[in-house]
Amino acid sequence: MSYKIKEIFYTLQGEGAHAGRPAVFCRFSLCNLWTGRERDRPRAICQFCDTDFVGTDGPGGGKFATADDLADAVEAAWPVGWESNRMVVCTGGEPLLQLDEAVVEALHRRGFYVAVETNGTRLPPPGVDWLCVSPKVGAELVVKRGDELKFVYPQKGVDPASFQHLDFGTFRVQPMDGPDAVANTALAVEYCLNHPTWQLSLQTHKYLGIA
Ligand SMILES: C[S@@+](CC[C@H](N)C(=O)[O-])C[C@H]1O[C@@H](n2cnc3c(N)ncnc32)[C@H](O)[C@@H]1O
Ligand SMILES: Nc1nc2[nH]cc(C(=O)O)c2c(=O)[nH]1
Ligand code: SF4
Ligand SMILES: [Mg+2]
Repeated sequence: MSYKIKEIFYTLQGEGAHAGRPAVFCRFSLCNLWTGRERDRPRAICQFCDTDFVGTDGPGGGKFATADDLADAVEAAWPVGWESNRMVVCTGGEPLLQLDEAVVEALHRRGFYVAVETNGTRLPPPGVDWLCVSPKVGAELVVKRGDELKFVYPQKGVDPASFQHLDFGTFRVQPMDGPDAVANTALAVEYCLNHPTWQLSLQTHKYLGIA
């Protein structure tokens, strides 16, 4: 088995509690809620995805035979000479279809704080340092604890408050990007003002025009 990676790139974490922090993004190919093909989007469980995660052809992408090979590629994207504050965000696609304990350990050996962005339908391997779960309406949520719950808002028929009882350190709503992004942002602001246990997560990289 090899790890299929769409792209590896260095940027600022744009979203959530770590927004603004430099990080290497490791985008895993494949998702269990959408094939990634536009013609399949209307039939997908998750129809609002803003990401191309198909294949292994992005910058720094490829098939990595071992956990150490993948961790070496992540390390190579971190600026030379900076040993501290290393952070990697494992995302996708759905990273938990492929991310295993061997990769987490290989990243730790290279000094990385390992963050994961997941749809919450697969349990994470041990050792993940920051788990951000973004539940999708129509997909069973199996991950009921973590560091951050980030709900893309609005999603039909589901009040974010229905997740409030779960064991997460922080709860955020993130406006759904797409044709209704402006209206969705206003709705998300209103939601936070009316439910003060919720914070706003903006996709700041999109405002900044960075990756
Ligand atoms: C592309 S997903 C990859 C990780 C994982 N599959 C997931 O859904 O959490 C990364 C983050 O982007 C969010 N996202 C995807 N499409 C979005 C959109 N149209 N507007 C706002 N956030 C979006 C997801 O909910 C998730 O928090
Ligand atoms: N800058 C930046 N921050 C991000 N946070 C989560 C992202 C993702 O696609 O998972 C993402 C992304 O694609 N770019
Ligand atoms: S679960 Fe994540 S990667 Fe998969 S289609 Fe939805 S937003 Fe995109
Ligand atoms: Mg993204």
